[in-house]
Amino acid sequence: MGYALLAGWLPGERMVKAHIVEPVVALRERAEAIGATASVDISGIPPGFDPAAIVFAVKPQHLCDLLPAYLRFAQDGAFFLSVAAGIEIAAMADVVGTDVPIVRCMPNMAAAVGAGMLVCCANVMTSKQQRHLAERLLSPAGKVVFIDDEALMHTVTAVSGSGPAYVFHFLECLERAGTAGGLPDALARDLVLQTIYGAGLLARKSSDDPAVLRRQVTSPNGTTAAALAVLMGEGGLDTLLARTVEAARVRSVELGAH
Ligand SMILES: NC(=O)C1=CN([C@@H]2O[C@H](COP(=O)(O)OP(=O)(O)OC[C@H]3O[C@@H](n4cnc5c(N)ncnc54)[C@H](O)[C@@H]3O)[C@@H](O)[C@H]2O)C=CC1
Ligand SMILES: O=C(O)[C@@H]1CCC=N1
Repeated sequence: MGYALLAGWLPGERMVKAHIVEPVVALRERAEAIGATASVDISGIPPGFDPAAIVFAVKPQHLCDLLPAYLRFAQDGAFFLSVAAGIEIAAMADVVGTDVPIVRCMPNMAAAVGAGMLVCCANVMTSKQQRHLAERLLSPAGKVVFIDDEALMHTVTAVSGSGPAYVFHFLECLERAGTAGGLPDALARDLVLQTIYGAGLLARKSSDDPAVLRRQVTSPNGTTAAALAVLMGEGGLDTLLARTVEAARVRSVELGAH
């Protein structure tokens, strides 16, 4: 996720000066190849480097152990921006103090192609300028929104954070169903990718509710009606997705509790 964000900052006119701390050599080289400087740990940050933001894109389990080492940058005016699932602003503030400006963001994997959904919460210490900078840093990765109620971040994570994986799985299943129906593999892949891309784009651009669009596809007594009788039947996708999102939400709460 860190690389997806970085890739949006470095090329072209938006270019910012970024230093990456990353223990894995191949990943440092990947960051350097697009114009960042990189080091294996915090001691490699160039002297005099004066960041406006410190972005944390480590596993949630590692985040709080890592924060204190970066506190000196916050004392010099930087704000912290975390994309770690589940970890609340209060948990970060417990480690570094309540006077540190912190933005918590939940991006998703589509950030890698600039089409992510990035939902942010900021604490009261975050200035208007820092919120704007967070928005500027995140917007190359997709659509950025700020919400006030941090408690919603668990459900946000379960819907848009993990959501791309649900869509990828839907894609896998539809492709498998297509090949089971006799389509060659490559054709099944093409059909499914273009259908999901096209339907997503149409739903995004249309002012109609998705239910209206669904009804427009569904001819009376036609093929879609036969299909939806299964998909929307008892124990169908609605029930399954409610359980799916709830499982992710509960796990997000658990991640935050450690
Ligand atoms: N993958 C996804 O779709 C999403 C991930 N996230 C969040 O993004 C964060 C990162 O997730 P991924 O990118 O999937 O994991 P990842 O494992 O690919 O990335 C974590 C990176 O942190 C590096 N790292 C480990 N210790 C470090 C240290 N002490 N200092 C600096 N870097 C260190 C690792 O080498 C690794 O490259 C997680 O907190 C996750 O909850 C949030 C939304 C979506
Ligand atoms: O699976 C995870 O925990 C992270 C957060 C949302 C997407 N990936």
